Amino acid sequence: MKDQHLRIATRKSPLALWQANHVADQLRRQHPGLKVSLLEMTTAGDRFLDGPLSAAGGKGLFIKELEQSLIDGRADMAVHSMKDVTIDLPDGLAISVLLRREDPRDALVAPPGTTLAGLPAGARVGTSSLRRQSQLRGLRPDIEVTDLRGNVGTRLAKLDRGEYDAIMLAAAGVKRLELSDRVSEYIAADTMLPAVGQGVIGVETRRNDPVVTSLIESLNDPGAEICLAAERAISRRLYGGCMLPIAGHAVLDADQIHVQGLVARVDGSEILRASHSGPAADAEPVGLAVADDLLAQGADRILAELVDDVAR
Ligand SMILES: NCc1[nH]cc(CCC(=O)O)c1CC(=O)O
Repeated sequence: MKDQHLRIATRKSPLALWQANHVADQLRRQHPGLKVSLLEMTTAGDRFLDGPLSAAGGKGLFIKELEQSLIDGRADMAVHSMKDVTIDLPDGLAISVLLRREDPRDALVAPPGTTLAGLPAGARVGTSSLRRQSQLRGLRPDIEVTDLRGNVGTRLAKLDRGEYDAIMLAAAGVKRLELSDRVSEYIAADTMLPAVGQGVIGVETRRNDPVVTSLIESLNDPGAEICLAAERAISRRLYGGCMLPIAGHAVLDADQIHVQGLVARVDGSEILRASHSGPAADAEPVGLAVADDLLAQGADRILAELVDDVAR
């Protein structure tokens, strides 16, 4: 381990830095003497922080530059929120490690005592995620759901300035940044189905780099790996990332996996749901069954309309 140096590519947002440092700390603990440093980068997603993210176009907005640094050899691994990771990766790269999942739920961030059910009609709720927007509108057609971009700190500042009555954030990010005291309600996953990969940190590496792979493989969580195989199978079949109103969530119960999926119209007027269970060893086929069920209900029509809207 002597004189070995691992470089971790990361975005500069406080949440991204927390995640990269979390991986770095675990690596240093497991490999005393190993030198680990961060390569902090700006991605296209960080540069388009105004305006709706869906208009910035393209998938992988938050990861492409990090991946390029792996391809160029400027970094040895890139740490991502799996929610932001595309299904197809550049040739030669792989997600080689998934960390144990943090809370996968969405959280309502608002003054204490505020609940989704208790918000008054007309309340303004901010979120830029089409997945959250569509489900919110389905649950509460009488509230006003509006766009909200920026990193977690920026979004909280907009709430505090009174631009919104409540905002929605991933519980995982809020907890990692020790902001749980801002959460007024954790929304059950059955009520607001989380994004594929939400709450899971993934480490991307070069496939032909056995030294790096062997240094990090002990961080892998087999449970997260099984759940993400099922969830990402849904995205793969529906061609959707976290930019589309698609949700997918898997939970393990002993040797069984339960997988739920959802595709919705952004206005909440139509919400398709599917759920299937099976042996954990069949995680991927169970996820595909969920996607096929959604397609049979018309998911492709909803998603095609949306892609037309964005292109227009
Ligand atoms: N799209 C941004 C993003 N990507 C991952 C997380 C949260 C952390 C996670 O899901 O692991 C967030 C912020 C949010 O949705 O509030």
